[in-house]
Amino acid sequence: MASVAASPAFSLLNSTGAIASSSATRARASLLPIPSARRSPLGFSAVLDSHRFSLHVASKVRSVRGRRTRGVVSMAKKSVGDLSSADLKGKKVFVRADLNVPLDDNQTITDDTRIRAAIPTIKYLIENGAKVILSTHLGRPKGVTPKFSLAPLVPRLSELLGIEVKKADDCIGPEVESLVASLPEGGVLLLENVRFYKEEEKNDPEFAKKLASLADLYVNDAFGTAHRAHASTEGVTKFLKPSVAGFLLQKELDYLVGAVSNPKRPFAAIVGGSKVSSKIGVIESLLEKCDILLLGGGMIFTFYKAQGLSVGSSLVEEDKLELATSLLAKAKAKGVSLLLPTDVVVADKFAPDANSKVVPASGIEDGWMGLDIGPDSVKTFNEALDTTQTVIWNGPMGVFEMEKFAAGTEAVANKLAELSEKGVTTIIGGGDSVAAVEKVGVAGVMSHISTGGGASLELLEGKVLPGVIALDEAITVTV
Ligand SMILES: Nc1ncnc2c1ncn2[C@@H]1O[C@H](COP(=O)(O)OP(=O)(O)O)[C@@H](O)[C@H]1O
Ligand SMILES: O=C(OP(=O)(O)O)[C@H](O)COP(=O)(O)O
Repeated sequence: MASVAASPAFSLLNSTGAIASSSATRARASLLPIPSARRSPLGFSAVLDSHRFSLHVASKVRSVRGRRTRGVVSMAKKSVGDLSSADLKGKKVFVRADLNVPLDDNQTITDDTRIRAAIPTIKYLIENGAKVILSTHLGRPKGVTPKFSLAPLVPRLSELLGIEVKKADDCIGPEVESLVASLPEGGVLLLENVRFYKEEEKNDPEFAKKLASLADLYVNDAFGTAHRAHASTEGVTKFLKPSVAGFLLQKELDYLVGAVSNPKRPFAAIVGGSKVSSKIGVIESLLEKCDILLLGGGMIFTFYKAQGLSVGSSLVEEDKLELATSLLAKAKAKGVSLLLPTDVVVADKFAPDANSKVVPASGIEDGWMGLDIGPDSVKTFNEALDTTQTVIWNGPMGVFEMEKFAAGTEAVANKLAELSEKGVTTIIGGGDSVAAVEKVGVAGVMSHISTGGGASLELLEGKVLPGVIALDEAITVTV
């Protein structure tokens, strides 16, 4: 089997479309790999997903090969790992990261995960002699707001990179231009909060052009903001070539698109959270891919009610009862084993000091509300999870913020940690599930923990992320 790269920058996929897994190749590996092979009208098997377009792939491949091609074809996004020292040395590189970290009242960073996650891309660039112009947003400021200044990030960035990071007081304009002009090879300049300009969120082309004018090429590593079509995530790509993905963005896509679309089976999805309405897209999308679907959280009461059970004063979305019934039917039709909790922890009020007890799913009395899954459900879920090779989890099993109702969520976190240590691929899909695994202290053992809540949800729903789609493509043909 020969591999033909259609552009100098190429991605490595095996014949099933899965990413090659050695560490050396992973650094250069495909961003948008993986899903099931489909037969294209042009007579070859194209690896496609929602980020790709079959005919577009086909025509490019045909023009490259100059003849009809058989085999696996994939189009992926170009990666920063595809850029060599020759491409980077002395070049000004605009890096959009998501350094939107939580700060306390003293402007101290309370969780530096997103800063640490951005380091590999920045290090790669500085080690290859690039001049890094680093950009991010922080919070949702309306205009220039001192409490959203990026100044508190500078010491931590400098410490993690082992160099003194400079900071500009603006993100465009003459002062920034002169700081960029004096930036040495291997230096890093942090621009001020890009959302201090309303033009950022409006994706204003003139603003994007000004940002782009600072640099020679663009790297997007801001996974957490990749679902936003903003000037620094999308608009800027129209003015800077190449525009490539950073290592974090690549890893997020490897897991949330790659491993989910072409999982080691059996593949289980665990979906929880408050409302079924906010998870419809995820459930529908995962039903197409998974073998086992475990449901928990506040959404289960809509399913219970749809099946004729009493739910007391539990959270129910009356207008989603039919939807719940249709999702159950869809799972059955697809042969997906959908498990609803068989028992729940109920409380007499929504409060940490509520009276609580465990009841069967069919035993919720008036005046009581379900706030967690019960011990029998945990046992059944654990038995189902023991059969799996890949697990993705999005959304807590109960109101885990209150100790009395945290057991179900913590049990799932512990089970996934145990499975991960046995070699099962475990993916934590952003949002509150990340907070839960961190609370339990098992974050370090999971295969992947997403750094983006909204972005991971959109990816799991099968949506295209504007910050990803805008990046340059690399094509690989395996014949
Ligand atoms: N049974 C329940 N009743 C009410 N709220 C619940 C219940 N189970 C979980 N929740 C709440 O759901 C919230 C998380 O929901 P959601 O935002 O949809 O999930 P995620 O942030 O993981 O995407 C948590 O704050 C949790 O307290
Ligand atoms: O924190 C973020 O998203 P998340 O809360 O969905 O993980 C990102 O930095 C995006 O921020 P935004 O939702 O203000 O665009």
